Amino acid sequence: MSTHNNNNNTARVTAARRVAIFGGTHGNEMSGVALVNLWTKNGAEIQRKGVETRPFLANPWAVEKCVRYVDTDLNRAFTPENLSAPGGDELPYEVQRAQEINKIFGPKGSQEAYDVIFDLHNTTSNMGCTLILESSKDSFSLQMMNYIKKAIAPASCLVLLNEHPHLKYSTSRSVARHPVGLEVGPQPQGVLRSNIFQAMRVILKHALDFIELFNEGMEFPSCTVEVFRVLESIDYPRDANGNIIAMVHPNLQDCDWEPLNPGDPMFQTFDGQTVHYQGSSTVYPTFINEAAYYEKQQAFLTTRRETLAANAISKA
Ligand SMILES: CC(=O)N[C@@H](CC(=O)O)C(=O)O
Ligand SMILES: [Zn+2]
Repeated sequence: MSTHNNNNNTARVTAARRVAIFGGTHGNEMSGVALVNLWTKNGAEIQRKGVETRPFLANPWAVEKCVRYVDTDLNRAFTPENLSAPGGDELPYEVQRAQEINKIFGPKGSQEAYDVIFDLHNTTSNMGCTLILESSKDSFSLQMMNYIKKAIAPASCLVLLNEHPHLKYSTSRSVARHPVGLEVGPQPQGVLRSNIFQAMRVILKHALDFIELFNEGMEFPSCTVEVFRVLESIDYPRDANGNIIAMVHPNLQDCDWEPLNPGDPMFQTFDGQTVHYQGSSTVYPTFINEAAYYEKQQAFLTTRRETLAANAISKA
């Protein structure tokens, strides 16, 4: 007879004693900037027993100018090449900043790195609350996300998994042992909306509660988590000069996470023609019409719905 002893599958995970909350990785995404400024003045709300939680403004010059970045996108800058590049003051501002962040919270990939970095972002897309996971093997983050989803129900919080071989990028949070992105929208760049600010604040509360419980020895049994796995980046239709010739179709606009089927309307050209989705199966689009992605040649991302199994975890 095969016995199913869950204890054999329990992952032993070290306590999360050092936690950082990054706002302003992008200087025009205002909820994270406002929350980090608030918590820097008074950290009572983010303190938990047995945890040191550090609020941190990741890109202060971009925040000051209220732009996404000054020289280059900080949330793409944490590559091994950048982190070891000589050049000091000559380097692009965000590369210098990535090196500083890596010194304070890393080094990336080492045992001395921070346990968790929450990286707070806003999107102009109608994505609601979205947690961004960087590895399907990260049981600790998966368990945290499962806890958050249950804690905020019936409100919803979806999980975007990006471990795509080409579309994954080197984020600020990737310095930590457990990187957790939090993307909340819709909110225009440079604007604060109270509902979006509040939604982000509530997610952080539950995330920190989870860490406290875990550190105190609570065991979390194996579970499953629904995630949306990044599949493909879809660009706007363009002319020979690279100029956009169509917009997101009204049927798709604001319909993040809703199924997009082969043949469904996707873009509308300026002269009123419809461009249809040509994929071979149903996908779940997200980051639809995100303002910051025009420069990245991305109108939206497609994802596939998956159910991931998370190991039981307990404190090592
Ligand atoms: C709109 C935006 O900035 N989104 C983030 C997503 C992430 O943090 O992974 C980015 O592109 O860096
Ligand atoms: Zn961002």
